[in-house]
Amino acid sequence: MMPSTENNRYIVQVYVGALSALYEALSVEASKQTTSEEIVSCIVERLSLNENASYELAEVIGDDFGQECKERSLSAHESPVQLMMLWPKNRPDHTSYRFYLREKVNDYVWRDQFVMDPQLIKDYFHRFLYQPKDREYPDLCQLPDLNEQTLLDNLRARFVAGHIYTYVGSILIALNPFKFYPIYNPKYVKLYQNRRLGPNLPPHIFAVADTAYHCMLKDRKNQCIVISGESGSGKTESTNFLLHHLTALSQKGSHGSGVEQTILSAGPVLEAFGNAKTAHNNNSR
Ligand SMILES: Nc1ncnc2c1ncn2[C@@H]1O[C@H](COP(=O)(O)OP(=O)(O)OP(=O)(O)O)[C@@H](O)[C@H]1O
Repeated sequence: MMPSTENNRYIVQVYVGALSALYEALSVEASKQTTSEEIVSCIVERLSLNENASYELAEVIGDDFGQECKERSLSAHESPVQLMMLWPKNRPDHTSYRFYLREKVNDYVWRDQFVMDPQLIKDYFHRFLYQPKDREYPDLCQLPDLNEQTLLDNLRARFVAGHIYTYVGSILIALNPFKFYPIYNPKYVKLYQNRRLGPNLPPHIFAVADTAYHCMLKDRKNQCIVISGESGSGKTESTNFLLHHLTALSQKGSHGSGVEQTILSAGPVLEAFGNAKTAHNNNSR
C-alpha cells in the first residue's frame, strides 16, 4: 500500500495482465469505502479492456521467489483499502501482498494473461519503466501517480536538490530560490542554444527562449511567451533571463550584446514610473 495521499485517499496497486509479469502495477486512488467492483471497472475503463468479459480482483500472498502461496478472490463489495490495512507492515519472511486483476472464466477458472492493446502496453512501458527511480521527475507529465500531493512532493524534492525549473509538457515551472544559482553564464547559454539538435537537457528558462526563437525562424511567425505568477515569484527575473538568451541567440554567440543592454536598460526607466513595494517584493513592477 502506498501512503495515503490526502484525507482518507489511498493508492491501491493492482497487477494487471501482461504487465504483472514485469512486476509493474497500476495505481488507483481509492478510499476505505471504494469497493473492489469499483476498482475493477475503473481499470477496465482506463485500459479499454473487453467490457463483455468479467473481471475480478484477487489478493495474492507470495514469497520472495515469485512463487504464489495463497490467493483469494475478492467479492464485489469488499474494500481493497480496508484489506490492505490488515496486511502486516513488517514482513521479516519477505512475503508480498498484492492485488491482481483477473479475467473470470467461471467460478473456478480465471485467466491472468488476457489480451491488452499492444500500444497501451508500449505507452505504459515508456511512462513507467523508463523512469528514473528516485522519484524526481523533470517533467510532471511523467509522474506515474499524478495528483496534487505527488506534484508538490516532486517540485519540493527538485527544489531541495537545487533544481528550480520543472516542465509540465511544454510549460516551465520556475520556483524562486531567492538566491543566485550559477546557471545563467555563457556556458549555459551555449548549452541551450539549438538544443533540439542536442541531447535532452534539464529544464531551464533558456530552453523556453530557444524554443520560441527557433519556432519563430521555422514558422516565420511572432511568438509569445506568457509569464505568470504572484508578486515576487520571479517574473521580471525570468523575463531578463529570456531576453538574455534571445539576444545571445540573435547575436549568434556574442553575449551581452548592445540590443540586450538597450532592452534591459528600459527596465529602470519603467520602474521609475511604476515601481512599488508589495508584501512579497520590495521591487515590484
Ligand atoms: N531565478 C532566480 N534566481 C535567483 N533569484 C531570483 C530568481 N527569480 C527571482 N529572484 C529573486 O526574487 C526577487 C523578486 O523577483 P521579481 O522581481 O522577478 O518578481 P516579480 O514576479 O516580477 O514580482 P512583481 O510581480 O511584484 O513585480 C528578485 O529581486 C530576486 O532577488
